[in-house]
Amino acid sequence: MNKQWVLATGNKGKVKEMSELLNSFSIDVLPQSHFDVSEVAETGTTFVENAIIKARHAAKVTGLPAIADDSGLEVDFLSGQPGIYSSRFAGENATDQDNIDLLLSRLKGVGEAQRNARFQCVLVYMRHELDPTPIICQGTWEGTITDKENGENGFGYDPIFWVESDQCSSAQLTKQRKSELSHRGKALTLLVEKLKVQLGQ
Ligand SMILES: O=P(O)(O)OP(=O)(O)OP(=O)(O)OC[C@H]1O[C@@H](n2cnc3c(O)ncnc32)[C@H](O)[C@@H]1O
Ligand SMILES: [Mg+2]
Repeated sequence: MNKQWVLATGNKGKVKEMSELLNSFSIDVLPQSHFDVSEVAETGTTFVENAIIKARHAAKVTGLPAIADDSGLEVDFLSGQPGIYSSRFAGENATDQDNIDLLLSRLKGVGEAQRNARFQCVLVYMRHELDPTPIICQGTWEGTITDKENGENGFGYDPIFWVESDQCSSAQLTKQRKSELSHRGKALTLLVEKLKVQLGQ
């Protein structure tokens, strides 16, 4: 049987974006739902802390190595909000749509030149729950916030994140193109390189 790792996220969009690259190792990287890992409170004040909290929790529950993603959207006009609170911007049980609606309302009337934003992604790999040297990789993606939603792909804030290079929203990119450009794609490429070294591949 192949070795198993746990992907410490409850977000199906992240699982889709991360599975392919991670499964290029001879290891089965399975989402935490496969092991009945519950959600854990994200009590950190940085993406790094929250990613460690999630990876540690999943490693503890499963006894397996774990990879976690903590990510979010920083909007300059809002002094970096929603940041680490991106998934709960409109409240603890907010849907992606609730968060988009709130963000658009906060930016109502704000001109294009002031709508700069970036996605941040921190990935953490822990060999076990007490791993004192987790691997930490980061990626960012610059864009602007539109005033209307466009596209059906992706998740979260993708329909309102304008990608200048491709003249479309992030939700109008294919999965492959989003991975080439995105915060998560960049962090994942770095992580895979480091894991290859660690695994001697
Ligand atoms: O904590 P887990 O279980 O991984 O799932 P989550 O959705 O709660 O994930 P985060 O706590 O890291 O919150 C990140 C939020 O930032 C947003 N986000 C992150 N990456 C994104 C992307 O590629 N496209 C659109 N929105 C994204 C989206 O709203 C996410 O819910
Ligand atoms: Mg979360």
